[in-house]
Amino acid sequence: MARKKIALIGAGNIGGTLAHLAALKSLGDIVLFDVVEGVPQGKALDLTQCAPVEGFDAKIIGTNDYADIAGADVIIVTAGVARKPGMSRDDLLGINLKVMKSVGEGIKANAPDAFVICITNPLDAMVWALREFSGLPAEKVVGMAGVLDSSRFSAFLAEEFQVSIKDVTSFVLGGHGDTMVPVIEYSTVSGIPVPDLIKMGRSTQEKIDAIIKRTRGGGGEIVALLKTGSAFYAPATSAISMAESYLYDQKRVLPAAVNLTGQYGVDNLYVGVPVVIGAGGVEQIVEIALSDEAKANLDVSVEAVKELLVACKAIDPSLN
Ligand SMILES: NC(=O)c1ccc[n+]([C@@H]2O[C@H](COP(=O)([O-])OP(=O)(O)OC[C@H]3O[C@@H](n4cnc5c(N)ncnc54)[C@H](O)[C@@H]3O)[C@@H](O)[C@H]2O)c1
Ligand SMILES: O=C(O)C[C@H](O)C(=O)O
Repeated sequence: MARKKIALIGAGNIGGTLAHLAALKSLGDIVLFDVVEGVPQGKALDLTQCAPVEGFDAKIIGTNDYADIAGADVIIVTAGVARKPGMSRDDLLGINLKVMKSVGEGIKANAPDAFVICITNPLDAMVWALREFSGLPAEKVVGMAGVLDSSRFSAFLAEEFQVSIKDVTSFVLGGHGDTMVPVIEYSTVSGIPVPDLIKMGRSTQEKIDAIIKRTRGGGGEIVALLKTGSAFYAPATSAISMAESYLYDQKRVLPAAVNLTGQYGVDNLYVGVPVVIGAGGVEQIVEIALSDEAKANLDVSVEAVKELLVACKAIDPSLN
């Protein structure tokens, strides 16, 4: 069987880490695309020289030509600009919207059958715009944020409860911004929901509230420390888990930004919710019952995403 083909649009911090992970996991041959000449080629050469040590057969090329992504099975998009301290993700909207236009057109012309995972920020608006510009079916275009936000939430919960990360599950829903919604009712240690753990005296509401706040600001915390860019290891790992679920038809239930068509009372908007990812792309959108508080928080998050789409349409009238 021929190897799968993974195209990475954007060969920066996340793009390079994605390529490394995809090679180590032998997901397929890898094409690193970037507009900057030399960078994708240099990273591809460096990664190729990992092969003798690691023993992977994947072919890795760097390119500035969209023709090289032809036939890609999975495309992961990180093209654009990352924020610096003092900026919000939304400050990136104008510049990254233009990038999504060129990326969407490149995908449409060269790899219209791919499963596309967008990472570029502000995530919910950029994945919506990418789908519009690419014209691909909505079930084949998803945004990565929920896996990362939930992973951060789980890591903080494992630390608080002093338990193995393997026994912690959590869900963060909504837009990938300060209004994201960590849902404690569906966050568990070995199946025991966090509210029950509080009742059992294993933590306090105040401590969990602080963890929720830290999760919401998780990206900003890293931006403030790095100073020159944003998180890239955990974002790359998160996107690779989504790619694997598609490539291996794992049908994992993962939080992802998908186009809602009435679910959660939301229509024609990309927002983070639990979905099943398998060989068909987004195969199911899972509607979980939410407490009144979580639903109200999700509504606030949805409104924030709607405002971003208004801004996108004002910048690029072709999106109306
Ligand atoms: N969704 C998430 O959870 C999440 C997490 C982390 C970062 N991000 C976002 O991902 C994006 C990438 O982050 P990064 O750390 O890799 O940034 P980076 O600056 O290291 O890499 C971005 C790359 O995109 C390239 N690029 C710019 N315009 C392009 C175009 N038109 N076509 C192709 N490539 C182009 C740049 O040359 C650069 O190499 C940022 O927008 C960041 O905010 C999102
Ligand atoms: O915070 C950022 O700007 C990058 C990303 O969205 C993150 O959450 O790490």
